[in-house]
Amino acid sequence: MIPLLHDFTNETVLVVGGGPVGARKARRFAREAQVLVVSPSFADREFGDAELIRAAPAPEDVPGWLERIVPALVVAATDDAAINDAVVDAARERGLLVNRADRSGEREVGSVVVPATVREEPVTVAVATGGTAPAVSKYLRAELEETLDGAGEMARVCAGLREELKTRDISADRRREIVTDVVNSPDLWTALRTGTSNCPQVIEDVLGEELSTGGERP
Ligand SMILES: C[C@@]1(CC(=O)O)c2cc3[nH]c(cc4nc(cc5[nH]c(cc(n2)[C@H]1CCC(=O)O)[C@@](C)(CC(=O)O)[C@@H]5CCC(=O)O)C(CC(=O)O)=C4CCC(=O)O)c(CCC(=O)O)c3CC(=O)O
Ligand SMILES: NC(=O)C1=CN([C@@H]2O[C@H](COP(=O)(O)OP(=O)(O)OC[C@H]3O[C@@H](n4cnc5c(N)ncnc54)[C@H](O)[C@@H]3O)[C@@H](O)[C@H]2O)C=CC1
Repeated sequence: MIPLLHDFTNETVLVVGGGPVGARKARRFAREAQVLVVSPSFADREFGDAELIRAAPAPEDVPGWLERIVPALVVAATDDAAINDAVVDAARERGLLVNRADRSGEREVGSVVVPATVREEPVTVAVATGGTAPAVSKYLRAELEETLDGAGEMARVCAGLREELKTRDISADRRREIVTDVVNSPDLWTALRTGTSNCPQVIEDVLGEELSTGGERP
């Protein structure tokens, strides 16, 4: 399986099944997509901004739901394997992405797995075990939360620095060297993590140094 990041802005995600798993998937996708959850009952959980539709489609009704809603992705999260089968088949037929929550191990060809995710905007790390051991994904996600501390700020530093350097008379090679040095500086990571420095300040410092040394490397 190949990990990809998919932008769901202005897209619809249909979640079939309103249990704790359906709620988790709804929350996840509602960060970005318009989410509809179809289920005869809903768990007492947070569903994000998702729209909840009370209905219990039979397997033969599922194609009609996909026809009307035209989602980019469908999540099969019911506790009824026959419904989940119907969701997978109908989505396949229409060429839609489909995530099946009640299967692990051997995956169907073309399936989509939802990874465990750590976010330090704009940095995202996703962990998956090829659909085999979600508890391991969850464990690693918790471990990675610490590692990623400061990564969002570092990404803003590097992006800002790159933009600034592009406006100056500096070669692309030198630009790359400067950004690489910045991202490899343990002191800078510590400063960003502890809040003793911040993005604008670092950019100012690096540019000041660059101008005063005229680009000479120490
Ligand atoms: C294949 C996959 C399909 C999919 O849903 O995309 C799938 C399937 C199944 N999960 C099951 C169980 C659990 N799932 C979790 C948690 C998460 N599950 C997620 C993803 C995935 N789960 C996909 C594979 C991802 C990968 O490749 O690693 C995470 C990462 C993302 C998310 O869902 O948001 C999220 C962690 C979020 C976080 O970081 O916190 C926990 C832990 C807990 O709940 O505490 C348990 C209990 C422990 C255990 O059993 O492992 C069962 C058995 C059900 C049963 O036996 O009844 C099945 C079905 C089966 O195995 O048949
Ligand atoms: N992917 C994951 O992380 C996990 C997956 N699972 C699997 O996912 C399934 C769902 O998990 P839970 O949410 O805990 O189950 P649950 O049994 O609490 O919820 C299932 C939901 O599906 C709804 N439903 C039943 N028939 C329906 C129909 N015809 N149309 C629409 N909705 C219907 C029910 O009303 C209920 O809201 C489980 O059967 C289990 O196999 C379980 C734990 C974690």
